[in-house]
Amino acid sequence: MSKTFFRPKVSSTKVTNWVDPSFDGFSETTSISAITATSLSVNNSSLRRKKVPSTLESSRFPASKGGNLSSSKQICGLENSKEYLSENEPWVDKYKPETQHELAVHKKKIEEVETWLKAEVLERQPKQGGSILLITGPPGCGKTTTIKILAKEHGIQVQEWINPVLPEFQKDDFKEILNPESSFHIFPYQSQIAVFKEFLLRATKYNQLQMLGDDLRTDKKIILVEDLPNQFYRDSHTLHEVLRKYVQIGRCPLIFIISDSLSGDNSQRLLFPKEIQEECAISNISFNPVAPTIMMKFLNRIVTVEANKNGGKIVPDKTSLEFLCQGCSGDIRSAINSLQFSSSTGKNNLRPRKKGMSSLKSDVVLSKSKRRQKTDRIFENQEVQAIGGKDVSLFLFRALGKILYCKRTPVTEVDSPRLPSHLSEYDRDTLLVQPEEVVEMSHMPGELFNLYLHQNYVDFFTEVDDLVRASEFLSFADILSGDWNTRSSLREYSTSIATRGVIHSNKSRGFAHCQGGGSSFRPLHKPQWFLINKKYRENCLAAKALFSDFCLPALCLQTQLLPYLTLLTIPMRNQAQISFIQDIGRLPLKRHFGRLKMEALTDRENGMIEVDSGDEAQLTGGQSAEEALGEPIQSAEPETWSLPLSQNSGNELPASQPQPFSAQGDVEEEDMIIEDYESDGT
Ligand SMILES: Nc1ncnc2c1ncn2[C@@H]1O[C@H](COP(=O)(O)OP(=O)(O)OP(=O)(O)O)[C@@H](O)[C@H]1O
Repeated sequence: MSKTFFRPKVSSTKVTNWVDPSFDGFSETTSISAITATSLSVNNSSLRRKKVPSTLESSRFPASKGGNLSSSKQICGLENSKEYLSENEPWVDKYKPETQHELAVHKKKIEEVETWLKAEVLERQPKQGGSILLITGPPGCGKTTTIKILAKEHGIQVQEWINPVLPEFQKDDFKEILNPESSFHIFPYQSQIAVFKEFLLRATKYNQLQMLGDDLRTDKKIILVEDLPNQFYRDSHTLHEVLRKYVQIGRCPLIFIISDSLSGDNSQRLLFPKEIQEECAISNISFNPVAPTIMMKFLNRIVTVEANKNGGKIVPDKTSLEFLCQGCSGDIRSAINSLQFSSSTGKNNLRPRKKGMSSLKSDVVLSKSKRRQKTDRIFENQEVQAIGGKDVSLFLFRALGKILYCKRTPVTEVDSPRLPSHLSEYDRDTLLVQPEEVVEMSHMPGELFNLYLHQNYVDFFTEVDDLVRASEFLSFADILSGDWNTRSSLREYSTSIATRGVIHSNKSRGFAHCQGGGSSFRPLHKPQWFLINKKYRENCLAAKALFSDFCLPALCLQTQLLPYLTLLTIPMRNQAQISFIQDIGRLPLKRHFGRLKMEALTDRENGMIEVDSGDEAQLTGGQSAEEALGEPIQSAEPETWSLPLSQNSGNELPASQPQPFSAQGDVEEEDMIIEDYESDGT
């Protein structure tokens, strides 16, 4: 691709071409140079993309005052540039779908979106408020394309928000603003959020400008927001306010498209938490990555067309395409780009190479017998795509499933000899996955992954002896990551021991042939460790603050002194002490005490650590130095302490944490009475 291709596409001449020229005679000479970047935010980006040729044309051949010669040159240049473009046009644009049948998206998803559009746009009641749809899914799975195509098919206008590039504030601007003689007293800058709000207001009130190729016979329209102002990521409450207001005053449906991220920043949860979704009745449609079979179909189509066109030019073979489909994580945009790139280099270099191997060697490996190829596929995760291979990522839900269901493939004597008979109890079929890679692909710290494993492994065992062995492995893993001195170097071993330990202990899943019966779906849950650890830390601080007179470390207070005081029914000084001692100073034998409602882990969630809760510090060994040494911390006055979590109503827990069943209720039922008495001031 030449440099011209990447030239900035926003030019004044180009802007004039977006709009249907009302005065044809003036169109060549008139240039709207005053159109600001802000006004670019209200337009149709697909049209903008379509107009790339005109950008190039106009930048190469500036409009002259209409001589014949120059205009014929212009036409000639136009054709050249068209040819140039069709050759170099990105294939994602060249082969972009035009109808819903050409979409590489599952039919059900298309139907879901279509049903929503019908209900909220086409059959919309006049006084219906602003309805909101949130579309989520991995990048490049066709979310935007689906909306645009369906909108086109149903004659719905799409008014799209694009983050404006606001002009920079210059030093001299202050002088202008502060100058009393200046007629321009209004502060000329607006925050992105203000511009966004204004856009929403205008877009919902007025029809859009007619662009070239637009059919404005319809007054049905949607507002599409894919690119939210950055400020909302820092302050999501502002967005929530905007949403609340929009639901009341909006006159047309508003669609947000948010791409899933596997790197841990969960924008969807931050920007559209469940409470807001419920409050504003936001519908949510979640797209899946493009399935390899569907992807393969579309890539094949492109390859066939390109091969016919270029007759003889090297095109990737079937195996290379399969690798490409595997390596692009369901991102059709990335797959098509990789295909184009590999074809343009003239080499068939889509094939993967093994980590640490030359691609030559990997080709040799791949060309071996069919059986060998099958085994290679088993370890597909170890391979790296030569071109365009994305980081293969797994959602936590799937990563845990891979460990807990631990699929295997039968091993024959030829592949690997069986263990001798005295070791036969350790004999297993070959695993389909490498546990360490699964953890790596989940983009989670090993310790956090271990926590999720610990929470969920029990349901996958059928023999209690196996369970005992698995829990021993988890304990070993815990010890390895427990000591801050050696943690960093032993972290990876800890994950290996936990994952492989759980897998190996489970004899009922040790062979490919005996996995069928136990592989029915089991829900997965989030670890309760965070809640329990949080409660423990709060209890430590509260104990130290409430019973500072005893000058004992928190552990000693909670495990020795307070249970002792409870038994003695010693009179306490104040209500806080009484409540605290009631809560932690005894182990009630009530049936449901302390059982926590478990929160299900959904298939699109990342393992999140509550940043402000200090869980991260705790997870990484986070006892403070004072706590570790058993020094009492006099960090707060008893009065300023709120009661520990177990004594609060469960409502104050973050939504992502399990909620305790009414522990308080149990406390109230308890027949123990601790007397209160007036302090004599000591
Ligand atoms: N059959 C197809 N189905 C869907 N998209 C296709 C197809 N063929 C080519 N494409 C191209 O793939 C790209 C898909 O990108 P799209 O913007 O729709 O994805 P997205 O899910 O919205 O991702 P992102 O959130 O990263 O923008 C588009 O450029 C589209 O033209």
